[in-house]
Amino acid sequence: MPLYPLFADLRGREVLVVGAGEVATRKVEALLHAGARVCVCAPELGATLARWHAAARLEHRPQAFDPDWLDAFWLVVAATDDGVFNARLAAEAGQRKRLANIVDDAALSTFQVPAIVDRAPLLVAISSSGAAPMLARRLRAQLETQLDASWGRLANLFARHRDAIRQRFPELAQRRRWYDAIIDGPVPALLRADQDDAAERALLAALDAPVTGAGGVALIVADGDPEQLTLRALRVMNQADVLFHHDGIDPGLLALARRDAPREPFVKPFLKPDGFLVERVVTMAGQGKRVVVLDTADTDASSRALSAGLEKHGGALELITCAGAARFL
Ligand SMILES: C[C@@]1(CC(=O)O)c2cc3[nH]c(cc4nc(cc5[nH]c(cc(n2)[C@H]1CCC(=O)O)[C@@](C)(CC(=O)O)[C@@H]5CCC(=O)O)C(CC(=O)O)=C4CCC(=O)O)c(CCC(=O)O)c3CC(=O)O
Ligand SMILES: NC(=O)C1=CN([C@@H]2O[C@H](COP(=O)(O)OP(=O)(O)OC[C@H]3O[C@@H](n4cnc5c(N)ncnc54)[C@H](O)[C@@H]3O)[C@@H](O)[C@H]2O)C=CC1
Repeated sequence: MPLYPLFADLRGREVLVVGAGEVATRKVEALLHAGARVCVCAPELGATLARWHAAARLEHRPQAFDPDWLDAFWLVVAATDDGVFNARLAAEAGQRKRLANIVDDAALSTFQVPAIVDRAPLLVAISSSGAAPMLARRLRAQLETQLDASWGRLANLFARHRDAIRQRFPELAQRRRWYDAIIDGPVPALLRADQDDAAERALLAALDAPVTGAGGVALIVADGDPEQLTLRALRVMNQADVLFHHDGIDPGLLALARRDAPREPFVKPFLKPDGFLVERVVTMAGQGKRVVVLDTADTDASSRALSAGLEKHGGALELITCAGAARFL
């Protein structure tokens, strides 16, 4: 079941939860945490929900659910233990084009709730599309241990200086490279060590430093198996401004590259020294772009052609080298 992931801003927005048991309580807790105005419809509230109600954190409607209510809500959660009722609620919500989460039926749900790692403002949401919620939960627990609180502080640091960063690097490609350098540099480690002031100073110093880093070309030799990619190749693929790839490259491998990088397929023999595409690759690199060429195994001719093309530009281009499955010019 393919789902479209989205992050909804529910602050001050009305959400109806029908049912007041254990599962409803979990959903209400997350909704309140997101600032939603929650209304719970159920004959009686469980202990936790009753406490929140007493603290005026939610509205309680003990009367029977009325479909006409739906017009006043952005989202609805059917969290009763009555499957027939939940299915009816799904139908009523659908008629009114309200998104509905049906806790006992993924197929009837027009939205599902993911497992969340909350490092606000950074959020990781994990979904198994209803196939195995426990797996989403397990993966969440794993990520909880890997992503410490400094990730959220790094996101806040970037947010605080975002305007200055934009002004300093008006070009998106430049900006992306600068962010990459910061993420790979000392700033995250300083944050992890709770040296937030030093981290901020390091970021500001990097903002003042002269602009470096011309474009570059990376030639990655991949034999079709995404498992063979080196970490270096993966990183470079995710820094690409543009991606030239042999027609025969495994689509699974291409999917690992930066999503926004335009893809340009080619067929052999493409990389002749004076060939049109070599010219394009080299020219783009000369314009400051990071160009990644993904080729299948036999690429001696390709690397010679690219080297020759790059030489013509007086060696002004950054060359990256890497062992293993990735070979960079
Ligand atoms: C479709 C979905 C609808 C929805 O959005 O609610 C749904 C449906 C169902 N869950 C069921 C069971 C359990 N779900 C959990 C836990 C979570 N379930 C969540 C989401 C979702 N659950 C949505 C799909 C999300 C996805 O696939 O990724 C999480 C991620 C988020 C959240 O709810 O906040 C949260 C983990 C939060 C965390 O810990 O991080 C546990 C464990 C526990 O409760 O401790 C169990 C008991 C174990 C078991 O029975 O498997 C059953 C069978 C009920 C039965 O048999 O009676 C159904 C119905 C069905 O599958 O038919
Ligand atoms: N999506 C998820 O993450 C999970 C879903 N489930 C499913 O969620 C459902 C609910 O589970 P629990 O909260 O543990 O059940 P529960 O028995 O604790 O709570 C059920 C609640 O629904 C209310 N209710 C029943 N009929 C109602 C109606 N017509 N109108 C208003 N309220 C009504 C009851 O008063 C009670 O508050 C179960 O069907 C279970 O299979 C279970 C575990 C996880």
